[in-house]
Amino acid sequence: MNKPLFIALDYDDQEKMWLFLNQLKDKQGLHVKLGMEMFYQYGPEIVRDLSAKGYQIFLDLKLHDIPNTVKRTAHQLAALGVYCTTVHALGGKQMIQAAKEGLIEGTPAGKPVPKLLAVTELTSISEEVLKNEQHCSLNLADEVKSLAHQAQEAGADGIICSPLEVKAMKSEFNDDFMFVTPGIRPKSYQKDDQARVATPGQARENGSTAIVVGRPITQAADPQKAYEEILKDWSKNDAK
Ligand SMILES: O=c1ccn([C@@H]2O[C@H](COP(=O)(O)O)[C@@H](O)[C@H]2O)c(=O)[nH]1
Repeated sequence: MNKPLFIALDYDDQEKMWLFLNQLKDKQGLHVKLGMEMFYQYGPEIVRDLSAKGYQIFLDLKLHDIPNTVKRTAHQLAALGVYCTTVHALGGKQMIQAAKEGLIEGTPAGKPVPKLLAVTELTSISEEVLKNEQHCSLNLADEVKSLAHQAQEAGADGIICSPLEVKAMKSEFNDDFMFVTPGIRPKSYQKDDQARVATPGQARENGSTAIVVGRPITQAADPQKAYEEILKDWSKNDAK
């Protein structure tokens, strides 16, 4: 698989989501991210509908609870056949391990186990917020790295972080450990509520495994054009 670009389908209504998807070319195998907003409204059915149409799904529910609850929830999610899903790394190693066990136990025989990604520090968190509101004694880069190691030790397949942190820590992890990075903003696009951003090209150069892009595509006047431009910057130099 080429390095994926997940389009974040952050809509309040599935009609809008389908309208958006139907105007894109080359829909087969497209990578999409479904988050809490859609899942809490439409439930597992929306995942099955997208899956039946051939979309590769990143189900981003950011589980964060006691290990038993997370394990049982992950067990349920595994049956949906998504490509990957998320927990918060701050839930601790025992919780991440429990999520992994739930995914393995809940995956139907012969199907791939969904990849488990641990969210380190949300890309909306700045150095100031980390220090003054989360009262963290580490700087952002070190905190993300520490959470990444913790996640790997607990059995996660990868992490969510900003593209800005990837370069400095990538060499400390196995080649197949995934660095999935939201906080993607094309040059001259506004940051919105994101604090730690980079362009698709910078994410590629820094070593991101996959990128997640929402508003710069979904809110664009011409979503197909925006998608193609972002994809071009992200996949430059990829073997054809
Ligand atoms: O640290 C994180 C974790 C998840 N996200 C999600 O990615 C998309 C980004 O959307 P944009 O519109 O491109 O900002 C969104 O669904 C977030 O929930 C993140 O941004 N940061």
